[in-house]
Amino acid sequence: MATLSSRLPTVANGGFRTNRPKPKNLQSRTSQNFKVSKNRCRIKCETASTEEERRTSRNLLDKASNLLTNLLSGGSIGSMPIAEGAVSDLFGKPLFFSLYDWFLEHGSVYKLAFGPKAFVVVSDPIVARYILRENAFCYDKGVLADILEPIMGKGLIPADLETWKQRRRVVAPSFHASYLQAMVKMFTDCSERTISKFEGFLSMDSEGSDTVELDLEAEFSSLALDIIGLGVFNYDFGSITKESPVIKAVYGTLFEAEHRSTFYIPYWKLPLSSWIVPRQRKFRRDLKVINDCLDELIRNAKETRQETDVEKLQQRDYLNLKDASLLRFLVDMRGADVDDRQLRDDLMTMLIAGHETTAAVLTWAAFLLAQNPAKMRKAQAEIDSVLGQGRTTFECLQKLEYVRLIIVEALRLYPQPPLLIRRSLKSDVLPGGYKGDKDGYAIPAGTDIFISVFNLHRSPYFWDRPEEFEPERFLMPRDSGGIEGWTGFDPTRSPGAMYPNEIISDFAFLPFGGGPRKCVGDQFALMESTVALAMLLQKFDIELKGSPESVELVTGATIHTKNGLWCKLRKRTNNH
Ligand code: HEM
Repeated sequence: MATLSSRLPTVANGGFRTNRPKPKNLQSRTSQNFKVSKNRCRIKCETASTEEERRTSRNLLDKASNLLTNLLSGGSIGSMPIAEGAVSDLFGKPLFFSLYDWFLEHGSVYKLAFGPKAFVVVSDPIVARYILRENAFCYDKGVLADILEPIMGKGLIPADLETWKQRRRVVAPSFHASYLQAMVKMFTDCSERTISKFEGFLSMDSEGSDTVELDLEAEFSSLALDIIGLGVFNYDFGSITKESPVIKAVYGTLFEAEHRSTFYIPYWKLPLSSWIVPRQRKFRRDLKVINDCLDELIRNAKETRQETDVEKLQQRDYLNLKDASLLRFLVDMRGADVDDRQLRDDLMTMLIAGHETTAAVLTWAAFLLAQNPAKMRKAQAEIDSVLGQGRTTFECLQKLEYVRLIIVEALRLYPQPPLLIRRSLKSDVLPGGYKGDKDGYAIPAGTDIFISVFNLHRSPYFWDRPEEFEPERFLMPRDSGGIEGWTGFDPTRSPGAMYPNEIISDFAFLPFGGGPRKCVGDQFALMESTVALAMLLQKFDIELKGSPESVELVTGATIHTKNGLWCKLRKRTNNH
């Protein structure tokens, strides 16, 4: 029998499979699952070999937890497989690793018994598409909204559907082409500031090269904070070079958001906790510092408001505006009518959503490149030919195709966030998905769902060599049956085609989510990361300080390192 790999046409160089097996192929596909990819065998075997161990070590806590879960969720959800033994397996490694093992073991839709709660874990593109796009308004952000509401209020991410519908209509038009053009100039200025800082620390090593050793993750975090501050409310944190009470408060708040997202008991909702518990008190103080700062910025923006309509606003000469921020646009568009509280929530949401995600994608791109020097040189050759020693511009981003695809491939391997969280507002029936369970799975109202983007992006059923770093998988001749609809980067003609996205991959690749609640800052983020990476590689080679294995992963809202990404940057001498 032909293996799945040989039956499906794939794009050149081990890329994304464009023709998926249809549900009617279920029988043959299921029987082939085990040999779908030799690469996967290692993981599959690991799962199989630990299976016995896991069974015997399953402890009372797990049994009690599973019993409780099943009771509370009204017995098993139809015929949905259940990942048992969850509680003990979850200790000691990031959640999404366990979810991946269970995906291989139980299939692409399964129920996770997790303490007194049950979660449905989805790793299937059809089911993901259904939840995110086709029936999007039957789901809200569930646990995520519980965690983020005290920080972001009714900002776009945690917002209930009614608020979201109004605010998305207002916020989305602010990411227009002239704004993005001005942002590229700002990304370049901020990246230059970072590069100059690195150059200031250079010293000669024993091989006679100019090098500097630093934690790139921390540096990317500062860079992303400066960029998001300027882009969203024209406030220069200057965190690359200094510390301030506002920066400390922002980091404190981000840290708390992160902590809450790894905690499944909403401790912050306990009565009086924000007055008694020290970390809660600190959080309240930090939030006040940021809110005061935002209120001041909003007040200033309102005082200098110019009344204009949206189209006129979008045609302004953003490149020469002193303040081209989203806040400026939002206030000018709505002026005095805009509710301060809502505006503050929106700004806070974008500050948090746009900071850590971008810092994380740059961190993992650097990590992957440091282990693949040939790919780093390929990117540098592109940068040298496009930029020479010059600065990045909006126009040249189009030509930095390989650098962009490095970012995209880093987002495939390390999606930020690795899980999308939803809760069903009504009872629903999830479609059968590619696995082809004809009737699908009925779920009751209030079901919590994790869409595992990590599993989708590393699925052996949809990617060749899913674990390998291959930006080339997206680089296919446009006329040779590559990804349908992928026309390369042309922001004026087709803004959505800046990167291979969820539409082109039919929800197997979700770097920025999908459906109505897709990331509103996707273009901003991709351009920002491309500029920052291009400018770093223009000047430096990246080497890891230790072995790749010594870089431990941890997750909160995003995937990051446990102790920083310590690298040696070597000044390039061959970049003519
Ligand atoms: C590499 C960087 C980024 C990644 C990977 C990323 C990823 C995502 C994803 C996956 C979602 C969907 C969440 C869900 O469906 O639950 C999302 C939503 C969102 N993102 Fe991003 N994001 C990035 C950068 C940004 C930036 C720079 C901004 C703002 C300037 C931003 C603002 C938002 C907002 C406001 C939402 C909520 C949209 C809504 O519900 O309508 N993101 N992001």
